[in-house]
Amino acid sequence: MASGLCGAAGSVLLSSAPWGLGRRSRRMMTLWTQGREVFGAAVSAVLPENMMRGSLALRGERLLVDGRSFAPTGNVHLVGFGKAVLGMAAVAERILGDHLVRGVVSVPHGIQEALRQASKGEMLLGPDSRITVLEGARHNLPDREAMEAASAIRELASGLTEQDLLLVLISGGGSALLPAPTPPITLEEKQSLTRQLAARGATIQELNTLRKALSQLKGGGLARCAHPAQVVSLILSDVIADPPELIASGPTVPSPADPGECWAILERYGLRSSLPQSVRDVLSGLGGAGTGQGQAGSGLVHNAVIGSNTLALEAASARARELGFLPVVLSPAVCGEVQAVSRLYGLLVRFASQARSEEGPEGSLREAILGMGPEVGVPDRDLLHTLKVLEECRGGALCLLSGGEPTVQLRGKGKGGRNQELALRVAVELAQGVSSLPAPLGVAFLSGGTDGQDGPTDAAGAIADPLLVSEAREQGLDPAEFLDNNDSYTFFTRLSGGDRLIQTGLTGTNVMDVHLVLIQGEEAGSGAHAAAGRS
Ligand SMILES: Nc1ncnc2c1ncn2[C@@H]1O[C@H](COP(=O)(O)OP(=O)(O)OP(=O)(O)O)[C@@H](O)[C@H]1O
Ligand SMILES: O=C(O)[C@H](O)CO
Repeated sequence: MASGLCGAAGSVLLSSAPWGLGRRSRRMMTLWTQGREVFGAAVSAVLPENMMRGSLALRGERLLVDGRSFAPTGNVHLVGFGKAVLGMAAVAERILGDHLVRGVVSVPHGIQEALRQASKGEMLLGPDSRITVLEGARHNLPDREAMEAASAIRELASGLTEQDLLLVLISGGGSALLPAPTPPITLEEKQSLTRQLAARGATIQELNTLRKALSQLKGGGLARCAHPAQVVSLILSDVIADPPELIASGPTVPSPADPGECWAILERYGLRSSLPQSVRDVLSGLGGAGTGQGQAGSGLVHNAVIGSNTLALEAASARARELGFLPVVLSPAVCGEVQAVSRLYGLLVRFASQARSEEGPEGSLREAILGMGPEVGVPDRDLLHTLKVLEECRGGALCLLSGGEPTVQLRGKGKGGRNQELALRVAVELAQGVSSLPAPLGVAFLSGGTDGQDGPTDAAGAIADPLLVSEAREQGLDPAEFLDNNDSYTFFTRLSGGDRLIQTGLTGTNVMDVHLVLIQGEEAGSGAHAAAGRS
C-alpha cells in the first residue's frame, strides 16, 4: 500500500536524492511545495501593512478607526506590545504623520535583526521615528527587559490628559512583553508560574485569567493608567474566538478579576499548594468574583479586533484553489491536546480515502470523527460540513484547512513546539493508517505557527506525510522516542537534513497556527477538475 500511496501513476521516483529517499515521488515533493505556498499565503494576509491600512486612516483632522471617527483634539501617543506590533507601529507612524507625538513599543528580542535579515524593512521604524523600540521577553517569557519596557509604557500612559488620544497596538505575545506583577509578586515568581502552567498544558484562556489577576497593567490596567485620555486599541487576535479581554491579557479591556476561577485553575494544575506567599496574598486581596479591577474610564476606551486566524485561512483557501485544490475550512478554533488533534486529522484522511472507494466511508468512522468534536473544540456543524465536502469531492484534489492552538503537556526535556509535535504525531497516524486505506492517496500535512516561531525553536513548524515514519526508521530515528521526550525539533532537524521543517524566520505577525491537509487528486489533472467543478 505504501507504494500505492506515494508512488501513484505518473510519479517519478527520485532515486538520486540524498538520505536514501528513493521512494519519494515528485508528486509528493510537489505537495510539500504547494503546502508551503498555501501557508505562505496565510501568513502574508495577516501581515501588519494589510490589516492596519484596512482599519486606520486619517481624514483631515479626524482619525478613523475600524469605521469609527475620533477627533484627536490634542495629540496622538502610541504604545504597543506583541510579536506583530513593530510592523503595526511602522504603518501607524506613516498614517499618523505629525499627529503622532511619541510612542513606545515592546517587541520580541531579536525581531528587528530578524526582519532586517529577511529584507522586511517596511516593518522597521526609521532612525527619525518618534517611537522607541524596546526588545525583550527572550523565549517568550517575561524578563527584565520586558519589565522595563512595561514601565516605559506605563509612564507614557500615566502622563496623558483628556486632550490626548492613546493608540494601543496589541498582538499575541503581548502578555510576556508587558510584565508588571502586582507587588509583592516578583518577576521571577511570575516567570516561574507562567512556565509551570504552560508546561502542564494550561490553555491560554487559563493562563491569561491568572495573568490578569496578578498584573497592574493587564485586565484593563493600562486603560486605567491612561485615564482621562481617549484610548483606542487595535488588536490582532491570537486567541480562539478573538476575545479582546484575553488577547495579551486585555490591558485595555476593563474586566474584573475572578479570584475563584484563579484558584480553580491553580488547583487543576496541581500548583495551589506550592504557590509563593506573594501570589496567595495578591489573590486573597482581590476579594470575591468580579472585584479588584476598577472600571474607571471604560467609556473612553475603544477596542477593535482588526485581524485573526480567520483572515489567514481565507487567504490560504484562495491560494489552495489557485493551485487546483478544493479548499475546505474545518475551523479557525482547533484546540485541545496535540494527541487528540493528530488523531482527528488521521481519521479525516482515512475518511477522505474511504470516500474515494466504491463502498464509501464506514458509518463507525463518521461516528468516531463526530465524537472527537468536544476534545478538539470543533462543533458538530463544522465537522459535518467537512465530511460532506470530503464525500462529495471524491477523486478531486483537496486542501483541508484549519487554525487554532492545540496544547502540549511537556513530559520530556527535548526541544520542540506544538506544531512540530503535531506534525510528527500526524505522521505516526498516517503511517498506521496506510495499511488500512482502501484507495491510493497522496497526502501531506503541514502545521505552522504564523509568527514563524514554534516554541523555543527557530522553525515555524513541519511537514508530515505517510512515508515519514519509514524514512525515519531507515535513518535510525524512532519517532516514538522523540515524542516521549517532546523532542520534535531535534527529530525534524536530523531527519533527511531537516527538509520537512518550515523555517520562515520571525514573520512579524501572529494569529495562532495554521494546519493544512493536502490530498492529491486521483488523476494527474484532477487539480484542474477540482478547481473548475466545485466551490
Ligand atoms: N519541547 C517542546 N515540545 C512541544 N511543545 C513545546 C515544547 N516546548 C514548548 N512547547 C510548547 O510551545 C508553546 C509555547 O510556544 P510559543 O512560544 O510559540 O508560544 P505561543 O503560544 O505562540 O506564544 P504567544 O501566544 O504568546 O504568541 C507552549 O504551548 C509549550 O507547551
Ligand atoms: O500574549 C498572550 O497573552 C498570548 O499570545 C495570547 O494573546
